[in-house]
Amino acid sequence: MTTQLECNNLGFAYGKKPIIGGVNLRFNKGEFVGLIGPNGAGKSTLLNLLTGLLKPTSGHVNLVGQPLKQYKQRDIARHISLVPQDVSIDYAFTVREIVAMGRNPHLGAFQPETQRDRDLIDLAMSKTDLSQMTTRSANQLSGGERQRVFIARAIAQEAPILLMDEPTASLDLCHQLEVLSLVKALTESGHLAIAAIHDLALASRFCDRLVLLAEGKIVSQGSPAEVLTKENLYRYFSIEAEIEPYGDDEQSVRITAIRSCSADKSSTDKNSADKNSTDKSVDHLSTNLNR
Ligand SMILES: Nc1ncnc2c1ncn2[C@@H]1O[C@H](COP(=O)(O)OP(=O)(O)OP(=O)(O)O)[C@@H](O)[C@H]1O
Repeated sequence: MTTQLECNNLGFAYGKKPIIGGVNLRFNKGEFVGLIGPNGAGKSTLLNLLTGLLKPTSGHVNLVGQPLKQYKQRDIARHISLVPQDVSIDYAFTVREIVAMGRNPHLGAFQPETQRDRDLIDLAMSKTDLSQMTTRSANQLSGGERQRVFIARAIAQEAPILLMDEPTASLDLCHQLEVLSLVKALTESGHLAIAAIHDLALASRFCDRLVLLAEGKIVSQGSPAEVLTKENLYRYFSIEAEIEPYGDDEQSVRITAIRSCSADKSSTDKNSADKNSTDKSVDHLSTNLNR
């Protein structure tokens, strides 16, 4: 297995607020890895650290064996393409113009597109079902259509590592399946894909490995069946769920959410907070009695 991206003892804080702590991960060629975890767990922050958009406050990231901080931004873009969570567009670029930006890391300043660039742009648009809207202004598209434009840009970029932050969040079911099948096919041809993903059913179906983050730490990782256990779903996602094996490989699971347990958990937390404060009062009392 060839490691393409790794992080060692990675930590990050916004000001004094720690967000990511002590994260050690290796990502290999040909893998499709899902980053899962509740809101605010640190998934986007981790993706931004892996692309060099954020600088770690401790530890480091290696890209194909070299520290990421030694790369120029343009060289990183030849290795890594990012589909961001926010796909809003301020300027009225056409769909084709945005997809063509994927070729920028490969072109010199003012160098015109070659026939190969044009073919790659056309192919990326056709794979993402955008061929009928190449001249449309991207800021007039729906959220899901815009998300596909950014996925097409990443494909045109031809980088061997694809990082995606919620790539299917605004897509209808048909396009969710199409986009994830496309990413899966890319990994089968040797790409590494890492996606932050909220939909656990899709993560289970498409990813080879899941990394579960909570409060900026890895709390579980392995095959979908190893990570998506009833206990983890209760503890980290506050849901009671039924889990059944899915598919032939016994690595995927089907999840049926039964109910939200956040109310139970907050009353458990409150009880333990009450118990703590009772314990503290008892400690306080016994300390006073022992004086
Ligand atoms: N610019 C910022 N300044 C301060 N805190 C931030 C900033 N951006 C994010 N955070 C905090 O960092 C934590 C992790 O955020 P992050 O966006 O990485 O989580 P996430 O797992 O991607 O969440 P979600 O699933 O909701 O997208 C959160 O507590 C968030 O409030």
